[in-house]
Amino acid sequence: MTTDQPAGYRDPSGRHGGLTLPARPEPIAFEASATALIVVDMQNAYATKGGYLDLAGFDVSATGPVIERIARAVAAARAAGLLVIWFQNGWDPDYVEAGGPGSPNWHKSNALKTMRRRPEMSRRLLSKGSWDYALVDALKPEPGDIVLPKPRYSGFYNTPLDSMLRARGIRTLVFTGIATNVCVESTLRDGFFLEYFGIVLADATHQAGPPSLQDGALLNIETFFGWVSDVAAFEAALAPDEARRIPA
Ligand SMILES: NC(=O)N/C=C\C(=O)O
Repeated sequence: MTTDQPAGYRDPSGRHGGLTLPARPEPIAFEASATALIVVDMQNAYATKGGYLDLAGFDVSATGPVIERIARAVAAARAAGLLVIWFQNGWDPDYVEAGGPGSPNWHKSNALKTMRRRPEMSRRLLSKGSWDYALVDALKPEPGDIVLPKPRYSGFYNTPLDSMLRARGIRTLVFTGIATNVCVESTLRDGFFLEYFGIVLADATHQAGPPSLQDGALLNIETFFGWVSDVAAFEAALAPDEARRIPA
């Protein structure tokens, strides 16, 4: 369900835009030209059997439908002229960018821990240029999209994301990708502190860990940091006027 508003419309809560996306905890207005679709870390590491998460013991068996729904969200975004930004998480093959024992990342990253446990995996997990680091075959950036490497969970940390968004007048970030409870939530939270409106398309995301982490992350986001919607609602909100018109 979609509602058109006059151009430049600001709803009473100050949210921006002439399009309305049904969402929890309430519908959110957005402007296509001021919105970016963010695809978080859809790399073999996170979405393919044999990748880092799988090797570290996380269940990636349900990522196939998530990939398909991300492809739909990307197609809808491109058709409506939204900026599409792809993140790739990882480091140089010597893991200098990962930080050494002086970094909490060295202690908490399950990829680094897996490689310390299994030295034969070294230089293979999340290292730039590796199969693990590559985006899954089914999702391909196109000219006009932005592809950004990131060295930590948040896409705002040590990347040019904020300046790229500000330069383009982007105010609303629509999130898809893996993992909901780690890099998606971290990036959405940092965006919140920088005054971006964050929306998660829940069925185009997947958690790292048990399903309770997906539920917890989404509930946390809708309660404190942003809005939660889905791909069908996003497609409908962006559909051209004729497609939205109900036949008489
Ligand atoms: N992309 C992510 O959410 N990553 C989660 C865990 C990790 O990178 O170790």
